[in-house]
Amino acid sequence: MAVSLVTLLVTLVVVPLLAFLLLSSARKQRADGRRLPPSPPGLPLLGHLHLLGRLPHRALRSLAVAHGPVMLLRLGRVPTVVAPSPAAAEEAMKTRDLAFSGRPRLLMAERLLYGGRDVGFASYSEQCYMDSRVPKNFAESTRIASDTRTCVGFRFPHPCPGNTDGEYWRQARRVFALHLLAPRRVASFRSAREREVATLVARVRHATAAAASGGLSDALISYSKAIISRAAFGDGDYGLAGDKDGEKLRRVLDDFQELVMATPVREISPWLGWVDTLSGLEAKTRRTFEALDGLLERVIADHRRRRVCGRRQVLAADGEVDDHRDFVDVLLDVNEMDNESGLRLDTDNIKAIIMVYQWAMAELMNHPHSMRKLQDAIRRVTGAISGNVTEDHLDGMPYLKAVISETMRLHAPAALLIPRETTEDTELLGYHIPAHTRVVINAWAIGRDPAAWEHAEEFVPERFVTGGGGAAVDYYGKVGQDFRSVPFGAGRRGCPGAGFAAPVMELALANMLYRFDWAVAHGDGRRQGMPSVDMGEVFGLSVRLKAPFILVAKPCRFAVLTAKGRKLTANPSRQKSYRQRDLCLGPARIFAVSPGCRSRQTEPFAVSLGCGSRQTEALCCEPWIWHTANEGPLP
Ligand code: HEM
Repeated sequence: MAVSLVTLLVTLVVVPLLAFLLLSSARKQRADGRRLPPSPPGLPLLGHLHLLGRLPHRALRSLAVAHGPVMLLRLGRVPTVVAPSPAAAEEAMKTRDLAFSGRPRLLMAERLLYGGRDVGFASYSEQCYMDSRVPKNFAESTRIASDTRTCVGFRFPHPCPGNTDGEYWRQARRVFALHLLAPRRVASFRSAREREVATLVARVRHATAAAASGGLSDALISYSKAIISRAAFGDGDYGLAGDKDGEKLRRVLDDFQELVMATPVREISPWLGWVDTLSGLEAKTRRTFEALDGLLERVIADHRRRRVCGRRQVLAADGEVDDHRDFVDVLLDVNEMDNESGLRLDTDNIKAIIMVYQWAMAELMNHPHSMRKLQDAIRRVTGAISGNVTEDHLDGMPYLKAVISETMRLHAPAALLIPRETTEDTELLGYHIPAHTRVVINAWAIGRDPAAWEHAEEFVPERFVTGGGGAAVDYYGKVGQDFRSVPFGAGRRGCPGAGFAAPVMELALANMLYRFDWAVAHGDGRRQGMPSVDMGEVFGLSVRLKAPFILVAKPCRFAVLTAKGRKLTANPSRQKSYRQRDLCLGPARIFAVSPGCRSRQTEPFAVSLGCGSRQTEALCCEPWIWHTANEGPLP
């Protein structure tokens, strides 16, 4: 009895105490006399994992308030430095970019992404596979991922000749930048984007007509997925076997997103690896890998078949021949490498775009003044004749860009970016950071740093518009220059897809606000005085809204105002179908009023006739005449 009591005492008190003291002394430890960043007390085995809670980006910010602008944490076995301020981010991603440009080996990423063969997770400085092992199936991918002697690198687009010091990543990144995401190629997907946004509008209209107000989220997912998969895979209608409405694929993609950043117990303590089998993580990982692998196989086989049959060529707007190739075509051109490509399904990018859209809508619903200002701007620039916002209109909408920039400042979709790893001994804000330390950049906290932003917690898009209504700060173009907001990261590992994502996000938001007015569906029991949309969060690879909000779309009615006696010139053939009225009614929202009503403006402009309601009231100013369509926006 006495022995077991002593054993118990030693187990419960002395061991944790010793471990605690060890960890505390590790805090003060100096590496070669150099100063390590401060670190809070941790626990044996877990280190500081338990401090992260369910919303790590918030927990890390609170820890930073207590421990300073750089912290050293131990997440399980992994030493991790956290950079929560613009100054730390700038030093890590600009001044010492090279030293901070590694990516850690993440077990799940390696297993799901063909041994980690993806640009985003590629090692920067490690060797490529010496034995050219390319996993052919899940079992092999798992074996390679867990072989700690193998340095998991890449051999795309050329087989790696040996120790090439990040050669794979460099090559793959070059292909991304030059061939896949170059401005010319992004522009070549314009018609696909505009086609998809028209489908999105039609789906939302249909959902509204059918009083199915919850369809927005589904429609948005289809929209982003369609654009990215059109660009990546072309026009083929790819899906999983027996999955007519795409539901199965959606679930697999969700699982993929959740799994790729999961930390299996095996990664923290290899001897507890069996817990992953018992918890079902193992089986889920296998299922997800196999489903996506099968899909990719089909896509690549299809493209190879098409290449044999000859390539389609179309004439681009500038008169040059556009070969209309998608990402797979380009990759196959760069290297005839079929399923050994570094191609990934880009589910994280799809999600990021949707997240920005949803956060923007949530913020706009909670800030009706900004919503109205943005709608006015969009409708003024687009007018009633176009029927749709096209990419030509976007340049004239600085406030739209400002709203998206402000949304990403407050809600960086990848709140902690993609983890990095130091490639050599280095420094951060005067602290020593040893080689192979994991680096977490808290983009969420940086965007809300009160030292960098006035009213940092508030949604104020105006801060991104220069000169009182002039041009918007060229935010996407500034990636890597302004470290007060870093939703796309920066430096050599920064996101090369910002230019691709920008028109996708802008076009969707602009069209949704042009064509519809929005209201939050009631009945959710929210008390008066509370924001319309609950901004609670759930953490994942991207931070999303905790409570999905349901919006009701009310299609807008437009009238076109022309100077008295003048005919509409924009679309004369349609003139006959408009009912011409000479009405003067009460106040309505009028766009382009200045100099508008009083001056003799001859250009038609859009007026919303009380979106969604029949009590149409519109201000009629002499000498204007109403031309109204009976319903819906003018074609
Ligand atoms: C709103 C949309 C998007 C957001 C917020 C976003 C964000 C990010 C972030 C935070 C990183 C890590 C940056 C770093 O470590 O400094 C990243 C990397 C990356 N992104 Fe994006 N991204 C988006 C869309 C896209 C799109 C549409 C593509 C491609 C079609 C793309 C391709 C990539 C690639 C290839 C990397 C890895 C770069 C490397 O490690 O060298 N992203 N993205």
